[in-house]
Amino acid sequence: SASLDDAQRLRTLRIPSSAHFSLHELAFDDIEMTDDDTLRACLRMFLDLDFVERFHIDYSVLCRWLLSVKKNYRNVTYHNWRHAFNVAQMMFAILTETQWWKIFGELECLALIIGCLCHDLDHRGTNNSFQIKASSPLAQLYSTSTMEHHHFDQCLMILNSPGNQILLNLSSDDYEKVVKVLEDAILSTDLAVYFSKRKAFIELVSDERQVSPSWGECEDRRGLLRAMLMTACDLAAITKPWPVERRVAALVAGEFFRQGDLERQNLNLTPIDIMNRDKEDELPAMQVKFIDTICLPIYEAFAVLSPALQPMLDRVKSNRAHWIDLAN
Ligand SMILES: C=CCCOc1ncc(C(=C)O)cc1-c1nc2c(CC)[n+](C3CN(CC)C3)[nH]c2c(=O)[nH]1
Ligand SMILES: [Zn+2]
Repeated sequence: SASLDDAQRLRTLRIPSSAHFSLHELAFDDIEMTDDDTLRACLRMFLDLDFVERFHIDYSVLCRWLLSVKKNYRNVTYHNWRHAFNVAQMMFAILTETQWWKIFGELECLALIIGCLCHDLDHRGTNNSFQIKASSPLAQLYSTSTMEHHHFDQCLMILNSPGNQILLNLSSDDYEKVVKVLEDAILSTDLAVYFSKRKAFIELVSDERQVSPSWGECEDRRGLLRAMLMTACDLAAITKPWPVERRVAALVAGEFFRQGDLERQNLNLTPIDIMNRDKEDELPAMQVKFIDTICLPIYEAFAVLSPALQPMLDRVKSNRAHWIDLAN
């Protein structure tokens, strides 16, 4: 867990407004931000969502918890603290721009924001299939959603570490609820889970066309929407302006190609195309396929549910056009 004087220093910093950090922007870009800025922006999100008051979160414990979460991300090319921070900011922007925070209520919103910040904790820059192929200690612990179970485990470990217990003052009932939503949210970031739930979500969206207040009473619908929200935020770099998407794609490629190298060298296996450095020139075409098969369906559904999210779908389509240009 983070050191006391790091937390002491963070708690004395002034916290600018969400407008100052552009935290409500769907096109948000963290490139100009220092690590201190990202931590202050997280404090701003907790303050603006009224979590500190509502859940009696001790402010220095919140600072220590944020620093511990950030510390438990590794220095890998893509799945690092900045990715987690960007996913949490996207969740904040969507919940507020669509007003869906009213449907979920404070408890589920708290779980979603914590879930985003923690959803890739201790990622090693290799995916589930690598764990299985390498029969890593994690694969021996969890045979399905290997990494996501580990991320959830790490999340709970930090939440229960002395000085980091931001949920300490919740009733045991509320604590149980937050942990259940948290587990579901983090496990939902496994694309396999997304594929298993997507059909039901698209059917629900075509029937309902919008998130009506009645969803506040329907646990199943809220659970499905939370799961899809996690994926939409996890992949949200694809919805950003082209300069951002292009920069992120280079980071993802760097991490994928390193896994491909490990598979070749250590496991004597031929990596899948997106992780195969020898197929780097096919990257644009692979991105188009990724957008068509994985991204468009979910952002189309979200644009139907809320007009506020239409700009995300528009940018996925314009990024697709850029990748098509690069593919020819
Ligand atoms: C092509 C590789 C480098 C660039 O790749 C990217 N760059 C950026 C983003 C983004 C979200 O902005 C996303 C990607 C990106 N991500 C991909 C993922 C994980 C979500 N998968 C899985 C593996 N499974 C297929 C077996 C589906 N295929 C991807 C792909 O082709 N591209
Ligand atoms: Zn992620």
